[in-house]
Amino acid sequence: MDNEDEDFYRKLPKVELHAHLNGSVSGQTVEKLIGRKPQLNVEHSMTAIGKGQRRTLDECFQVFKAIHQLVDSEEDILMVAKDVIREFAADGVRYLELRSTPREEKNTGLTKRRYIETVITAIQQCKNEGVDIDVRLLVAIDRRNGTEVAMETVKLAEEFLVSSDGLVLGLDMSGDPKVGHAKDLLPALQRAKNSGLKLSLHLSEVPEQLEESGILLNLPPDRIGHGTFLHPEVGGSQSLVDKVLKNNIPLELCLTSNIKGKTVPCYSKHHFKYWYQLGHPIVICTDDKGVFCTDLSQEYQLAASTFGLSHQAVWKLSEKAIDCIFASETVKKQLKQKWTDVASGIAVTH
Ligand SMILES: CC(C)=CCNc1ncnc2c1ncn2[C@@H]1O[C@H](COP(=O)(O)O)[C@@H](O)[C@H]1O
Repeated sequence: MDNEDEDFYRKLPKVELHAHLNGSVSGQTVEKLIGRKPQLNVEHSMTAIGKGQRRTLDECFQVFKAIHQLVDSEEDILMVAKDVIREFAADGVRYLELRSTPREEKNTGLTKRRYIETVITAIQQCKNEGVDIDVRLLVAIDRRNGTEVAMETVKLAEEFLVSSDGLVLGLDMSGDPKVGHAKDLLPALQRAKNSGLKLSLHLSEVPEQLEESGILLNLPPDRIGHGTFLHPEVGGSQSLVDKVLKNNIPLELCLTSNIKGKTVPCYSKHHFKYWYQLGHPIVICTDDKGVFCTDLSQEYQLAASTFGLSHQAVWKLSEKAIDCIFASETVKKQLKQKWTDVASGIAVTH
């Protein structure tokens, strides 16, 4: 990327809708965490997948185990969440929906409720410090943990939906796609939907999920994470695609994550192309910017260089992402105004 190009992508106002908190921890923050817990013997190579490296999904999920060991107290979560928010802001992200799985840690006394409260405190502190970014939270269900935990998580999320002054907006379903079946989580997801929580579901991240995706799309979710294997060209089906189109469900697309996790063979084969050509709502996201050593500016630039998008087309893409956020119409309006204000300062006509 030349300097001028880099400047454009950095200044481009961006919306990030698919960022797992503990996957977004940067190298610098990991350094601080390792300093706090040297006895764990965690090394940098265990928390990130560097340039040119690729791992299987199983290996990728091992990385989260190492990070979770490092982040196990309120103090850690507060630091991690504030660092992640500041880094996204420095990358030009103006609206961020973070997602995170509430964890209980017996040895530090951390509870799931305190976990969520601490992330909310981090969001509020960043706001009070004037960090230029609007941050919201999606409470995540790890599919590994089954029916009961999912229901418990939904109940907790419902409480925060009411009490967090609009900061908690919805629910994410994520975790190793090869573990568990989303059928078991349906009652919890249905309940979440009925109580007004927005749903972003990881769907068809691996090829073997045709049946599961069909069931989940009947809910329907408000957004789809990845959706890598939905379309017929990669073993999905037209009926899955039709469900997505009929309900106009936006897709959160994470290019580098899919390449490094080996679910997509190379950037040019990324399903971005399929959905972009259909004119369907898609949002470029990072997934786990720390683990995959990327940022949102870089992801936009990669999509543009791979698929031949002009600056004007990139601008349109980032602006259209505003329509996919879970916050209110008023917030959307404010963001659109922000985009208009920034447009006059950078070389783009639209
Ligand atoms: C391994 C790989 C290729 C990752 C990219 N795709 C992903 N697919 C499903 N769940 C994920 C992914 N990345 C992160 N997560 C979820 O986010 C968690 C980490 O963030 P947190 O603790 O919820 O704050 C992981 O334990 C996992 O449950």
